Parts: sequence; structure tokens; C-alpha cells
Amino acid sequence: MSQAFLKVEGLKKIFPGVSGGDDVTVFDNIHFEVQRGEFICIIGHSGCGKSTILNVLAGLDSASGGNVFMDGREVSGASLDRGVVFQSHALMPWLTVEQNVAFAVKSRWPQWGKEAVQTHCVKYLELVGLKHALNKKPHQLSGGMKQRVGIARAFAIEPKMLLMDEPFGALDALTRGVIQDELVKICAATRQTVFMITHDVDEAILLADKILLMSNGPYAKIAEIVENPLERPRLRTEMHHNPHFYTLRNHMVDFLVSRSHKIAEGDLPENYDPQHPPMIRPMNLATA
Ligand SMILES: Nc1ncnc2c1ncn2[C@@H]1O[C@H](COP(=O)(O)OP(=O)(O)OP(=O)(O)O)[C@@H](O)[C@H]1O
Repeated sequence: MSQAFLKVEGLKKIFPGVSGGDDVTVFDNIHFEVQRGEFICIIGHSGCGKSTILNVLAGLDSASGGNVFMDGREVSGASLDRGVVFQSHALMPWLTVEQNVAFAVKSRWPQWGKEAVQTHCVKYLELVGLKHALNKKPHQLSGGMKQRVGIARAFAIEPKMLLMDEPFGALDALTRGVIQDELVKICAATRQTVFMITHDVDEAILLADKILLMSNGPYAKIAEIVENPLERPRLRTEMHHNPHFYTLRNHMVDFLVSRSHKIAEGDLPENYDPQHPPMIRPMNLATA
């Protein structure tokens, strides 16, 4: 069998207790794999450790145990091989839209000339609908436009893996929908491998190939890996007509409102193996 593109083995994170309190094991024994070109979403209640996992994958935080391998190499420290998009767009306010993207592109390909950098930046800014705003400064942009610049910048460095921590969390529903559609298009065009945190079940169904369901902490677990059966291309405005949509949606909502708590209290399936969390296919949920 071929090696997974990203392999997470036995990941554990302990944060030291505050003011002499006990240490907290946020999660332990986390195992999962991501194949090249896959879009993975992770869903779980606040505080279960999703951002911590993402930061470890990005190389911005270190684990207390376990390993992460990407493309056959152990991840240690930040690298342009992994692009990150956070909820806050983190743009440089003194640079224009194009210059913000160009800054990252020049770091990735320092040998490129001015024209090559410009063509590359414009291509990605066009993909997120910002060709008209190349010369604007961040303070002249709406929240949604700023987030689009962050997304264009992350895709433009063509990272081996893109990590997104609730990128649309701060946006209104309408803007969120428009940018989700753009993300669907840009992923289809680039076949980018993505690991994304979201709290939005519908967003995960629209975007993901697989959804990792994380139980509550401490000692949070990857309780299930849900395969998304909805064929691509998916349309936000039509996918609720797919016969699998509500089965999938109800399964995830049910996890969040009830099973995620029960699992945290120790109510795990008898044959649960953290190294191979149950793989759920919604068309046969009853027997999964
Ligand atoms: N630097 C830190 N020091 C101590 N505890 C921390 C630190 N960072 C995170 N934690 C704790 O670790 C746990 C997991 O945090 P994390 O931000 O990874 O959760 P999350 O699932 O991403 O939450 P949310 O959905 O609210 O963003 C939380 O209980 C948090 O308080």
C-alpha cells in the first residue's frame, strides 16, 4: 500500500497547569492520515484541541508525544511547505493587496523576476475575485475581502499542505457562502491538500472529502472519520437535495450534541482502536 501524504501517529499534547494546578492532557493517542489532494475538515467542541493539532501540523507548536510526517519527512518547525490561514487575516497594513501576496511569493521563489511574481499574484487574486482591488490597502477592504487576500496568499505559495483554522469564522453568512464557493473552485483548480478546522457542519459537507469528528477534552480523541459521499462538483445551493445530505448532516449534529460528550465520559464503542478510528460511510450508517 502506498504511504499516506500526511501521517499523524500517536499525537499527544499536555499543557502545564496554571498557578500550581494539575497539567492538562488536551488530547492523546491521535492517529490519522491525509492523502495527497484530499480536503480534510476537523469538527469538535471548543477546547478539544483542534487548533493545537493544526499548530503542530504547521510546525508552530510542538507535541508532547507522537510524530507528524509529511511527504515522508518528519515535521519540525514552520516551513513554506505548509501554508496557514487563520481567522484573523494577518495582512501587512502598509502593503497593497498585490504586495501582500507578492511578499509571500518572493519568499517562496526568491529567484523569480518582478514580472513572474506579478503574473503569479494576479492569477491567484483573480481566483478569489480580487483583480479589481490589487492596489488597495487592507484598511480599504471589507472583512471578507481581507480574508480572500489571506486565502490567495496561502494558495499562491503552492504549499504541499494548506492548514486553515476557521478561516470564515468571523464573516457574515452571505460573505461566508460566497468565499466558500470560491474555495471550492480554487481547490478544484489546484488539487491542493487541505486540513481545515470548522464549527460549521454544512461547510464541512460542502468542502471535505473526509471529516474527523473529535470528542470533547481532556483526553480528546478522533472518535470517527466520516467519508463524504456527495459527488463533486458540489453546489452549496443544491447539495441539500442529495439523498445522502441529511443522513450525513444528522450524523454529525448527533455527534456534536450527544456522542462527543458521552465519549468523553468513557462511553466508547467496544472495539474502538485509536490507531484506526472507525471509518463511517453515511450510506451504511446503520451498520457502521
Ligand atoms: N498555550 C496554552 N497554555 C495552556 N493551555 C492551552 C494553551 N493553548 C491552548 N490551551 C488549552 O488547550 C485546550 C485546547 O485548545 P485549542 O485552542 O487547541 O482548542 P480548539 O478545539 O481549537 O478550541 P476552539 O474551537 O475554541 O478554537 C483548551 O482547553 C485550551 O484552554
